[in-house]
Amino acid sequence: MTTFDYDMLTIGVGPAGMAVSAMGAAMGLKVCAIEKNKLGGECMNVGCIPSKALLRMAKTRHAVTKFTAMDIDEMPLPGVSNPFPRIQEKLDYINNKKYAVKFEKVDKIVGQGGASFVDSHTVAVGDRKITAKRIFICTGTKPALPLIPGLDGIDNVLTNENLFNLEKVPESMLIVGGGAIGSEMAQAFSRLGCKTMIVQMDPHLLPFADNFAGEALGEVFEKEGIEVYNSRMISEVFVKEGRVILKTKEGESLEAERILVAAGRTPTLQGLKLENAGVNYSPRGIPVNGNLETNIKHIYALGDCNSNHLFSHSAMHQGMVALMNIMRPWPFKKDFRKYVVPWTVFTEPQVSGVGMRESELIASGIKYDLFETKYSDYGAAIAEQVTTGSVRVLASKTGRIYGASVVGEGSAEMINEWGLAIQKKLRLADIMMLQHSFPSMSFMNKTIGENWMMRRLKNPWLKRIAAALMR
Ligand SMILES: Cc1cc2nc3c(=O)[nH]c(=O)nc-3n(C[C@H](O)[C@H](O)[C@H](O)COP(=O)(O)OP(=O)(O)OC[C@H]3O[C@@H](n4cnc5c(N)ncnc54)[C@H](O)[C@@H]3O)c2cc1C
Ligand SMILES: NC(=O)c1ccc[n+]([C@@H]2O[C@H](COP(=O)([O-])OP(=O)(O)OC[C@H]3O[C@@H](n4cnc5c(N)ncnc54)[C@H](O)[C@@H]3O)[C@@H](O)[C@H]2O)c1
Repeated sequence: MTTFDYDMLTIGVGPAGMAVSAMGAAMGLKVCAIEKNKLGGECMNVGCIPSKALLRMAKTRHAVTKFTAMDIDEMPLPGVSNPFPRIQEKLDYINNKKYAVKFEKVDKIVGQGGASFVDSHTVAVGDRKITAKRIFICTGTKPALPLIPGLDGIDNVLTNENLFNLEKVPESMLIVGGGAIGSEMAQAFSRLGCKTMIVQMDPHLLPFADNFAGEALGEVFEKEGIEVYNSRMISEVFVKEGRVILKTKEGESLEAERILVAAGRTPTLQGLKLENAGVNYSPRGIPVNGNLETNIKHIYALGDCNSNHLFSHSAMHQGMVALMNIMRPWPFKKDFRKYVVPWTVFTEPQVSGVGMRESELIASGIKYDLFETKYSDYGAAIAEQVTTGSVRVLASKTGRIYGASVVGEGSAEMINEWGLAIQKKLRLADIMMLQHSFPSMSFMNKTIGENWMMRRLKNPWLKRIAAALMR
């Protein structure tokens, strides 16, 4: 029998690599994890965590603008010093004090260069060669730089990779892209005193969300002074007298101190020498089956590098599903694509979604009813002065839930209930019959269930039966 150095080896230690190697080690397997940069990957070092830290700082400063409406004495907007060293301090603390402990049982090779395949069971890093029975590719993505004339001639273009190491908040910033990164960072920087302008080719912010959600966020941005240029073709960018100039085919000429590109992602596959292992790939990533196996059965591709859903929670979930499927006999294996993927963009208001969008239902010819409840109609939201947004659910007449979007305070928490409902095939009646703690924002989820019931009761037959029973 062939023997290997390790039971499993992970290339890349972001959320996918962390989940699969920590779980593998906890199960008693001998695990090696290779990371060319820092433990935690994009999410921890240049993604979710620093962006949320910055958003929280920005939200705290912005809260001052709401004082008078809350009958708290008016206060001038506080100045902003350099927020980035504190963010880096927190990241170091989490990496050294929290993650290092989590991975005690994993043999880690960090910061010694990128790993590459020698053959399908052997990986090289530095001058070492390591063999493993199973190999998990978890190499994530990097920012895609669109083919905009002049962009490659600008020296200090910002992306998420250098954004959280700035020496100061710029006075102004152009942002190419109105997706998740562009929107979150536009609001964070704007609230920290930077004039921000988003230019994107899509017709509304957050193009992956239901139209109404992106449009609602656009209205909030407009009120906060963030300029949004939708449906634009950028014709060129260049630097003149130290300022970045961006021109659009539609005729705008915009200028700022810095430019941030947040225009999608490209899988990180270069240097892996996938050919040596016979693993198929394309510029879109590494294709996988429902068990997250590549075309080479003992090599897996997890997280962003397979381009299925670019979220940390998906990456971690895929790590868990891949390991569980290895242990499960065939009839009990679970296809990772069957799990629903709730998501949230952490602007204020938060924008969240799960399941099918309205445009997808229309394209698939599925008949649906729309149920909506607005924050501005809910007493607790009015009292707490968080009246922007709504809960919208798309469901069949019988209450089968197809999709949900929540724009508003607390939507990141509220959306998980809809995710569970869709995954477990619950109906609106089930949501209605769950007592929701009051006055939580998720109480509005229950209101949607009640709206569905009220609409059902408009059916003349049901109305007559109900009336007869009540008399
Ligand atoms: C600004 C920003 C904000 C975000 N916010 C959120 C959010 O709020 N919520 C959310 O769910 N998602 C968010 N994301 C997305 C999230 O960061 C990714 O979905 C997640 O990090 C993907 O995890 P992963 O493990 O697949 O890859 P990554 O986190 O990208 O990790 C891959 C790792 O592999 C390493 N690597 C690559 N090649 C090699 C090699 N050859 N050898 C060794 N190591 C290698 C890399 O150095 C990296 O550390 C955000 C992303 C950005 C950019
Ligand atoms: N809160 C979260 O969950 C969160 C936060 C940030 C990032 N992410 C993940 O990171 C991924 C990447 O985010 P992103 O914001 O870079 O991409 P995105 O796919 O969300 O949005 C891309 C944006 O770039 C624009 N664009 C592309 N090419 C352009 C061009 N040539 N000119 C003008 N505009 C152009 C598009 O119109 C769109 O607005 C997302 O898929 C998301 O899953 C998640």
